Amino acid sequence: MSSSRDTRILVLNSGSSSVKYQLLDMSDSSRLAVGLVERIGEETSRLKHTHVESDTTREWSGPIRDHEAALKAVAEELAKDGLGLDSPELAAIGHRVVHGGQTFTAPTVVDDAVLAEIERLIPVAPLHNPANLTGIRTAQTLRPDLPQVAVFDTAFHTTMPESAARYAIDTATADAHRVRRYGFHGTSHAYVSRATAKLLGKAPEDVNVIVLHLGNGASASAVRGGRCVDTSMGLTPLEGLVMGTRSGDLDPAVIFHLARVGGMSIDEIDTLLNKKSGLIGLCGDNDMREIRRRVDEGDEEAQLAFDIYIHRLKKYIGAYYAVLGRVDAVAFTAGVGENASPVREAAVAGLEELGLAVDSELNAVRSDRPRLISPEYARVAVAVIPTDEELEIATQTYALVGRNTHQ
Ligand SMILES: Nc1ncnc2c1ncn2[C@@H]1O[C@H](COP(=O)(O)OP(=O)(O)O)[C@@H](O)[C@H]1O
Ligand SMILES: CC(=O)OP(=O)(O)O
Ligand SMILES: [Mg+2]
Repeated sequence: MSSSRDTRILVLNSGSSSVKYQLLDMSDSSRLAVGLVERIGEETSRLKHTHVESDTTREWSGPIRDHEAALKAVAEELAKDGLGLDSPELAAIGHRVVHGGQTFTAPTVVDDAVLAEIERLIPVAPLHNPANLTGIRTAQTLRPDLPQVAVFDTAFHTTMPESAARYAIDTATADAHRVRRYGFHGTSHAYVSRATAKLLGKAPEDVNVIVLHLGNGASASAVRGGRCVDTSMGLTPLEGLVMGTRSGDLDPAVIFHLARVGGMSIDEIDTLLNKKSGLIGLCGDNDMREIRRRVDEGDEEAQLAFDIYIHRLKKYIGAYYAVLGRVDAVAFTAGVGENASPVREAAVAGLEELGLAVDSELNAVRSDRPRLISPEYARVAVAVIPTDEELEIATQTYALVGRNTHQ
């Protein structure tokens, strides 16, 4: 493993209640340490840290108050392995930032103006941007001399045509409040669409891919020749697919109805749609493993939640098929997409006329490698592509700062 000077990048992926992190050596893109802090703000927060070279994992549980405390705990774990943030080999810290609006179309070195813009966008990413900001500010206090690079979920989607990005509402009102479709999970959609082309042995410019990023948050995208032409999330990460706790698409009049007839406040409806809807709202569970277990036991509530999830997914596959005209591959990724074979099978079932099919033996294989699950005869490839947002963030961060430090 190489350890030449300043080739290391620390990546922080701060979610609403978690921080995923990786320390990578970009001379060979190898991982030095990986970890996760979960349930931040609860009494039973959990930290899991792995030092790759020695293959040792430490786990710790107890209260971690907020994202600042979480990041400090991560810094301590890294220091125990001789990989502390004071290391001269660290070239930069790369941060996932969920909402970059229309301002940020590429990775950006953070300064005060960038921080102010990320803060201004909090109302359109209330679950995510505050955590991303705390991550950046804490990293700045730990290493004020290092470049902090923001890599935006929205950046990959800025190529969407206006016909896909605009809502059909009054243009002046939309422009005044910057109401348009931005899309999210872009780092994953970019990485997975490229990895799909690679699996097919083709250049990204030559393939059209439908990417289905199915994690706790979930989104679909239509990628033509390496550029995003449509995606299911909109102004905020609420639109589109059924998610763990978010409703995805609904008639906007549901909101007026709940306010006028149901007597709910806007904040209550916001919480309802973002945190108490989707799978958890439909059946009380947001983890697909638990839902499948219940379905296998004949639980009707879990079965209906699963069916609604699949129905929505199938509608987006059909919609993006029509948007793209020609589809070379459908790629499943993220926690559900990579692991839940029944979701993949059900989403593609009945789409043989579109050239889509899943081979049940290939679909049952468990692996952390990119793979095809469609039968040989199928016209459209169906693939499972493990996403790697952290590697993609590290690559983009290193490309930006490496240019300055390695001339
Ligand atoms: N073996 C599995 N089978 C089915 N679903 C799984 C499995 N492992 C993880 N998941 C699903 O993946 C989700 C988390 O996905 P992930 O991409 O890590 O989400 P996020 O980044 O939004 O936290 C879990 O909520 C769970 O539903
Ligand atoms: C944007 C978004 O939904 O992110 P996550 O899936 O990490 O919640
Ligand atoms: Mg995720």
